[in-house]
Formats: sequence, structure tokens, C-alpha cells
Amino acid sequence: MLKTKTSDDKLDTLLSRSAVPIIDLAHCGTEEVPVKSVVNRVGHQLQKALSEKGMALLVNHGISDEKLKTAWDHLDDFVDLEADVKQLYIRSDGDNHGYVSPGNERFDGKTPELRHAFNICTLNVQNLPEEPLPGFTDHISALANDFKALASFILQALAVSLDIPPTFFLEKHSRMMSGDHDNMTTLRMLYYPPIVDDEPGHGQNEVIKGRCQYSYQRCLSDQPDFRPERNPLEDEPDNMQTNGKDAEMSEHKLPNGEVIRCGAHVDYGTFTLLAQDSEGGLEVKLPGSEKWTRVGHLPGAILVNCGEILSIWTRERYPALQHRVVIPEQEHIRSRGRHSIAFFCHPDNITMISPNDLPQTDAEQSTTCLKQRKKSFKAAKER
Ligand SMILES: O=C(O)CCC(=O)C(=O)O
Ligand SMILES: [Fe+2]
Repeated sequence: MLKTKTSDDKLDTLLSRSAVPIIDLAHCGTEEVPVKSVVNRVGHQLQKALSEKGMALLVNHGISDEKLKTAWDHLDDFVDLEADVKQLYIRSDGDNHGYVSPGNERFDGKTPELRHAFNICTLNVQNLPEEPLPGFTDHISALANDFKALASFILQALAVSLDIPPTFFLEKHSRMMSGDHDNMTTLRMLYYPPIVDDEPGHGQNEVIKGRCQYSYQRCLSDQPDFRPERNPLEDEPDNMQTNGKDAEMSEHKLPNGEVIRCGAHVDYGTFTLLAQDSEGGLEVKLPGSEKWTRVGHLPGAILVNCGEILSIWTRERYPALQHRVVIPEQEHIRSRGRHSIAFFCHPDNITMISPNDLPQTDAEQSTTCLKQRKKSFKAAKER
């Protein structure tokens, strides 16, 4: 009893350090017909969380930890296959589906990324590595369907939050996981290998080539992690850093080159659902701030963050969240591998995105009114 209380207290303290609002989905996030009262409550909580922070942590969402961990085991097994077998599943031009090896992507436009990714845009068996990895297809298909159901729940809650008909977004996302020619929704499995600094004298390209070899490190960390933000002025009294430089203090720079786990970017879909086995360097820029903030890690929780399309649809009421994954400063953290799964929720390709689809807020209405009054006053004066 006491033990439970103590650990609850500890968790409360940890959660109070989190920058992210936490929303409880009462275990019905993946139900085909979710309980209406829960959708309504979550809608109201999302309204506050997304407009103020651009993100929220979902708990009791309905996707079990076991399911996520088994998916990461399958990804580990895939990454461990011989290069010529992996090559059969590589992402090809003009199609987002398939495997992407380390060093091939630069989300910030310049910095190569240290991660293995497997994009799944369709559940067509031919496009999945079932032959070398029996069981892969069934497990990943079931997981993709769970994420699709969870995304449908969030789409309904979003409609509630914006005071529009509950099926408004759902109807515009009816083709999720049918292939990126119909709908760009993607389940992306990610593995970030451990980072071990090169010894002096080793070649420049070791980081991309050598250090990204697979280490067969199954997901390890399962502890809540909300370490307080480090204050550079406290740690290095002589160092007169400005605020703008805080970001660099939480990041480890490798001596032999510019690489990152995932460069700074915003997702371009409606929203993203993100599961992770440890934080491993995930940082965000909260709306209106230029400072990188650590997200922290709550085991089993799924982060939802706004993408560009939702930001356009809502006239930035729900701003797209800038994020990145840096190489963690602490040696014991960066020398651990990290797994994540991102579900990028996109509208059907034929959908027209217009902010005029959504009713305006009172503030927006009065700005529009004022603009119209000024315009007619000017016209009357000219007449
Ligand atoms: O792995 C992560 O935590 C983030 C990945 C991400 O932001 C992306 O692939 O768009
Ligand atoms: Fe992203």
C-alpha cells in the first residue's frame, strides 16, 4: 500500500515537471464506436492542449505496451537482416512505402540522420517482409489498424473541439492506410542506434557508416523520465550563454561531423501519434517559443502533435509543432538505442483543405467584422 502511494507520489512529481498536458482516453481510443461522453471530454481537453502546446500525451489509449514492444522486436529483426535482403524492401522513388537506411534523410534540409525507418503505407502483404520474417505482416497489420482506430477517435474529438459536425474530419480521412496514392497516412517504425563516440584518429564517415550498424539492442528503458531542464548558467558559471543558445546545451555534438537523430521539422499531415520506448533526445519548440524543450517519457503513453494541415485548417488555432530528436548529452542515454513508432494521419489526397470549412471563433469573427467595416468605410469615402 505504502509502496504504491510512494511510487504514485513520485510519478505525480515527475508528471508535474512535464511540459505536456496528459489526456486519459478511458480505454476506448481504439473502439469502433467510442463512448460519446469520452469523445466529448477528450475534445474539450484537446482544445486547450493543442491550442496552448500543440501536443498532448494520451494515456489509457487502448494500444497495449506488449503490442508496441513486439512491433519493435520485428523492426529489430528486420534491421538485423543481411543488407541484400533489406534492399528488397527499400523505399523507392515516388512511393513513401519501404525501408530507409541511416544517413539518407535530412529533415532539416542539411543534417544527415542516424536512424533506420520502415514506412508502411499499405497493408498489402507483397510490400511487407513476411518471407524473411514470418509473423511480421499479421502483427504490424493489427497494430496499424489500432493506430487507424485511435486516429479516428482523435479526428472525432477534434471535430468536437472545433464545434463542427462529429464526422467532419472522419469523412475526409476515409482512406487511411490504402496506399499513398489515395491517402498519405503512414505508420513509420523507427530505430535510433546507440551513439558511441569515435576514438580520435578514426575516419570522418565512421558515424554514418560504422556507428549505425545494428547493435541488437531490444528496447531497454521503461522508466518515466522527466529530468528537469538543465540550466546552462548553473552548470557552467563562466559560460555567459544567451537564451537562444540553450538548445545547444542539451545536445551532444559528435567530434567528427554534423549528424543528428532527427532534424528539426514540423509534420505536414493533420496530426501525428508517436509512441517511444525512451525519450532519447526528443525535443519540441512550444508555440510562441524559440527554446527547445525536452518532452520527457511516460512509458506506454502516446504523444499527439499537430501537423501543418491541421494548422492551416484551423487558421493556426492548433499550431504545427516543431520538433527534433537530438543526440542526448548524457553518455549513458545516447549509448542506448531508441525505438519509436509514428503514425502520420493525413486526409485523403482528393480533400480540399480550406480554413473556411470551419466556423470562426468570436475573436476571429470580430477581426473579420472590423476588416469588413474598414473596407466599406473606405469604399464609401471613395464614392
Ligand atoms: O522518433 C521520433 O521521436 C520522432 C520522429 C519524427 O518526428 C518523424 O519521423 O517525423
Ligand atoms: Fe516528426
